[in-house]
Amino acid sequence: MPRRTIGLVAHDHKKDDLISWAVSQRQRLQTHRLVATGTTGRLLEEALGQPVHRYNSGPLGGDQQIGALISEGGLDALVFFWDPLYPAPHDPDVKALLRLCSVWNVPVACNRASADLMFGVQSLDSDSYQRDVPVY
Ligand SMILES: O=C(CO)COP(=O)(O)O
Repeated sequence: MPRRTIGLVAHDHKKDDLISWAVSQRQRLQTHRLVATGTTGRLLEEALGQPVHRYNSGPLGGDQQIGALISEGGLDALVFFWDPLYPAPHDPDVKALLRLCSVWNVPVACNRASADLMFGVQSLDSDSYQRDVPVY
């Protein structure tokens, strides 16, 4: 199995979602090198028992550090559960990171359904494809 570098990032209200998704995919993630923003990385490391390279916390420049990694060709995929309901103080950095994913054709999953598709847990071609619809 090739070892890829996977970025994992979540905003505060989305951290539980990301951690529970990552734990459900522990075996898949185990074969890859994981990088994350500060708080997300600490929580992931605790939950997965796997080393996670931690950049700064998002508001302190972590998104930009992951963006720099992308521009150097060092990131294979990003799972970024950003928060559509609460604005972040560092919104420009969030937008810049998502922009660089588009510029450099890095696959980015912004929720559990897209992360499942990215990692082959689900396929749109499969009769069994389903996604949860959240209730707000
Ligand atoms: O704010 C973030 C991404 O924009 C995430 O940062 P933390 O993982 O440090 O909470």
